[in-house]
Amino acid sequence: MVAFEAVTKRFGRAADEAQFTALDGVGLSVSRGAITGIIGRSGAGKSTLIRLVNGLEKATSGNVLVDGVEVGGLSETGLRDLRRQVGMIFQHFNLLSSRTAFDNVALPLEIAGLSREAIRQKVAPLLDLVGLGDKADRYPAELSGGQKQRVGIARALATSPKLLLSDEATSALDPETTHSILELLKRINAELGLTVLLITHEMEVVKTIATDVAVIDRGRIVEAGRTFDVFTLPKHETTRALLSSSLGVKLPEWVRSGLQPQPLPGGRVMVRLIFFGATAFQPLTARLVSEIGTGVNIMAGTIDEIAGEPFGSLVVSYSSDTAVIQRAEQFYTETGLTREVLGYVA
Ligand SMILES: Nc1ncnc2c1ncn2[C@@H]1O[C@H](COP(=O)(O)OP(=O)(O)OP(=O)(O)O)[C@@H](O)[C@H]1O
Repeated sequence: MVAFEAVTKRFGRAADEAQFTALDGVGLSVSRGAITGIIGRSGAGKSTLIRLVNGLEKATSGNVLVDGVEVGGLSETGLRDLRRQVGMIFQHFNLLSSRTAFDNVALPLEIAGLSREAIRQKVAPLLDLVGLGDKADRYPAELSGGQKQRVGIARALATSPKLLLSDEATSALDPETTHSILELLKRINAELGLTVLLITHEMEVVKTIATDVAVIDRGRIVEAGRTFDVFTLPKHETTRALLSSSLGVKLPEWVRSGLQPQPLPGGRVMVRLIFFGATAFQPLTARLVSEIGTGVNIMAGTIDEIAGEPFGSLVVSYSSDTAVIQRAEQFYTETGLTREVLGYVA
């Protein structure tokens, strides 16, 4: 649906030494019908990336394709057509305060030249869809943050787009409202078959709704794939750092700071056990303890859900004695339990 091919974006004049590279050779493909999350820290290049999709920014080099059409090569008319097919929602909603909820949703249809009657027929069901059928005549100032975002979503859907871009759409909302907006986006994706591309700095958002994820760091995509795969076995340091606070696998600082890359004589190994699929429902921890003996310490743990799939993570430590490690490894092989050695401690 959307493809980024070796996309680089620099700000500033080419001759200028102070030119800044916001995106550096980005390659990424967004599948039709998926909810894809792009996550990264502040300044990583997320907004720039998403703004290239509807032509608000132009790539310095490389191609951005929407449904096979190169956005950078579009004329003004072409861009106007594209923006009808690509809806967008924003962190601060961007509603017109002088217009009611109804008239905000109607705006893109007025611009497209629809009759008042055609607009009414389109807007009323959209307000129902987002749960605001009874708030049509309210002004933004009379609506809560969550309700304003619902108006924003209805407005983005007014032109029946095939792609919805979400720019930190829940970042200004409390956790409960965030959850209800994410549920709404999930429903729209399922019922309307709309492809969703969202950018966020919140792992929780990606974890809740994104089927696919790309992690961006200093203008580069450092990791991408199915959310479940990337989050259960993150490969890149940035992904791990972003995940550590979200998935409850953050090690206490006194443990983390003492971790060594090699075993220490008479010391212990620190291992993260990952439970998913068949292993999520088996009493494997008890079996591990009986395999290795009572010297197993539980350091941190969580049971969670990623993109609708159960996922558990347990950080344990036990003796780094060769015989003990061999017994543990054999146990992991037999049970199919995924484990990751975090390091060694004294
Ligand atoms: N018009 C511009 N001119 C110069 N530099 C820019 C411009 N727009 C963005 N940048 C720079 O590009 C980098 C990426 O910005 P971008 O807004 O894409 O990041 P982001 O990941 O969305 O961050 P945030 O979450 O804080 O919005 C930043 O260092 C920013 O200062």
